[in-house]
Amino acid sequence: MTLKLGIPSKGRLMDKTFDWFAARGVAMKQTGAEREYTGAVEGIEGIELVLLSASEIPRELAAGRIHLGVTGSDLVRDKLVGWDRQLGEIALMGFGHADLIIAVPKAWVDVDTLDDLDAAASAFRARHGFRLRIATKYHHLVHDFLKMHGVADYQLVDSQGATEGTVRNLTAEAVADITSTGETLRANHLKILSCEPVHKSQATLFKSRTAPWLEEDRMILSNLMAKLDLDD
Ligand SMILES: Nc1ncnc2c1ncn2[C@@H]1O[C@H](COP(=O)(O)OP(=O)(O)OP(=O)(O)O)[C@@H](O)[C@H]1O
Ligand SMILES: O=P(O)(O)OC[C@H]1O[C@H](OP(=O)(O)OP(=O)(O)O)[C@H](O)[C@@H]1O
Repeated sequence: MTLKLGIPSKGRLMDKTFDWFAARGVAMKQTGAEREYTGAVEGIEGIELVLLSASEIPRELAAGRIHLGVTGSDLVRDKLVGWDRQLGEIALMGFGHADLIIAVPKAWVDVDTLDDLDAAASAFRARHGFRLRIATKYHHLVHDFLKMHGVADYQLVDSQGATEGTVRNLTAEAVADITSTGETLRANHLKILSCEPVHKSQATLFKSRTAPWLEEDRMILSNLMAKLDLDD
């Protein structure tokens, strides 16, 4: 077994990844107990399944420790600066859709656009003596997006979960987070700024450009691509 394929070990992307491959004639199964992170691929020779956290797959691909990997396009773009030099996109998989957005309290009736946010941020700093706080785990994507749109007087504060709660808990004034149904934002009295999303994410099959692609690995990849009806 030589070609290593990293797939999410749990969470919302795992089952749909198994279904996506199965629908294309590549059956994957978790071997061992439910919490044992081992897996096998049937229907094609030479592939080793590596079950990993979705958020660690970008790093493993960039380090060349896995040849292929499935994860959210948001995680790759945020965790790898210059991601497309290190990874190639093989297929958008059509699930795991979510938008990375910026949201502010619904009660901020004068703040609807990025320009409004910029004005509110300057006013906030003048009034409070510190910069308006935006809670997020997507530091690179949000920083680049706000820079591109000329929003300056803010600071990012790290939130690795329950991000929408930071406003109520008074540890941030705004949030930048992933949303799909919008329920969590509504429940926390937040509204999305009316601008394009920072990123529209979906589960994606990536290829590492840095992994050791031996002749044998390339053969296995071509067999897999033929089976999946994809180009590499
Ligand atoms: N509410 C949502 N609806 C759809 N997709 C989402 C939602 N929240 C996050 N995602 C997507 O799911 C992916 C992350 O999956 P998940 O939340 O299962 O992993 P994780 O939190 O990184 O897992 P782990 O705890 O193993 O690191 C991201 O690409 C993200 O865009
Ligand atoms: O638009 P919605 O359908 O309401 O989904 C959005 C929520 O889903 C994700 O959180 P997750 O469930 O991964 O939990 P977390 O807060 O621990 O990250 C995301 O961070 C939002 O909080």
